[in-house]
Amino acid sequence: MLAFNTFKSQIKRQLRFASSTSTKSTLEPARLTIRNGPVFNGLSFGSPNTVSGEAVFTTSLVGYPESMTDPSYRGQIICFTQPLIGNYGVPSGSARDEFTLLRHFESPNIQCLGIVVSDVALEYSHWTAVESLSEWCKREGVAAISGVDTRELVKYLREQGSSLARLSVGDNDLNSNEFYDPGLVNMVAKVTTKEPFHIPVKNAKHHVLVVDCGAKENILRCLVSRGADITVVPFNYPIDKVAGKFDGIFISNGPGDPIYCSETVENLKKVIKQNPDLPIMGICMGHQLLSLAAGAKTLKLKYGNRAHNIPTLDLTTGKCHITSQNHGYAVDASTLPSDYQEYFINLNDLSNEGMIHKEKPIFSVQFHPEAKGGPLDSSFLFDKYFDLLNKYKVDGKGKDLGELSSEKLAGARVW
Ligand SMILES: NC(=O)CC[C@H](N)C(=O)O
Repeated sequence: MLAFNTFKSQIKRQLRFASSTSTKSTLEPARLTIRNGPVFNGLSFGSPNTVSGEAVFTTSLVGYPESMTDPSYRGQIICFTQPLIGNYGVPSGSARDEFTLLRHFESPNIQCLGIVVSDVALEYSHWTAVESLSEWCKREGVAAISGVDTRELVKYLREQGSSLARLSVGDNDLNSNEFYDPGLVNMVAKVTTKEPFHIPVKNAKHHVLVVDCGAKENILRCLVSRGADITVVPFNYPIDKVAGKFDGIFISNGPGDPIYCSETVENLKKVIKQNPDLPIMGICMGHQLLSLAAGAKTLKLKYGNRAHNIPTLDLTTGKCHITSQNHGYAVDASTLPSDYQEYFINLNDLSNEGMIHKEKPIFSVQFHPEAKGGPLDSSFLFDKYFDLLNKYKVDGKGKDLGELSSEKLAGARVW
């Protein structure tokens, strides 16, 4: 009898859940228009404004709060292929950890322009949740459409390549032919920190200079939680003037086409020339910028790699790692100069996933070892970086950091 009652209440709960997750008919009609392509009709569950940007898709099953607050998605409309999105709600965007970093988000606000889902859960259940996905999107002015055949949309994007799109609500936008192309502007300039800041760590063994192209909070956490003080500077900060006073340089992820960050690339060239033993690591945009500084070229992928389960092969060990990814550009491995070697390759499309200097302590990866969300398989790369920091002897250590002295800087990022 007890078992039967439990079964009955489970069924009731599931039925309640199913009816709460299906899209309610009170929602306003919305439309996703692909430039020179199909139009998808659905219902709006976000803000009623019209947005335009690059339509991309991610096949990750979880992690929509992390993806949507990842600055690398700036200028993009994300289509989630996971059919039900929103069922675990949205956690607090202001909760901070012991390092003053955001506990749940990768930046304080939604960075993508809009989202596209098949079925939205208007009700949610999770112990960290403070609001629904719909409430969050409305509060942040982010457009959101549900009821879209996301398989059809992804089939189109895979065949035609990432496309410009417009997401509109009601019929305020029926005749517009305008599309915003984030590939034509310096997106990094929009998300980089405006001022340098310093995150201190108790008994820090190292002091790392982070070049912020739109760094995810968890990348910073991966550095400070391993015992490095970090000083974070804007993407175009003249790092060559101060690099010799730090134990290492780190180049973050970031949105858009790397070719717009020529200032960072030129600064990196000088840093590598002047400090040949300085450990340098880069992630995603950081990998692309370091590769450009090395003399390689980047290219735009047909539709990019956005997922949490992409197999990459470590060419130095022959081991495969499952990785978290979010990028539309890639390094053309055939253009890497002879003092570097390809480090990882993507086992789905064979694109480049990293490079490593043959002698100097420099390496970078296209995927995300900080993995938020995603699997932690490749977090050993941060440990590898710290091994390099341990071996490096800094001549300039303890020297005056000038305007980057910790007492002159904010102790946390001011967004
Ligand atoms: N996550 C990232 O750093 C992305 C890098 C770059 N904006 C790209 O799309 O390739």
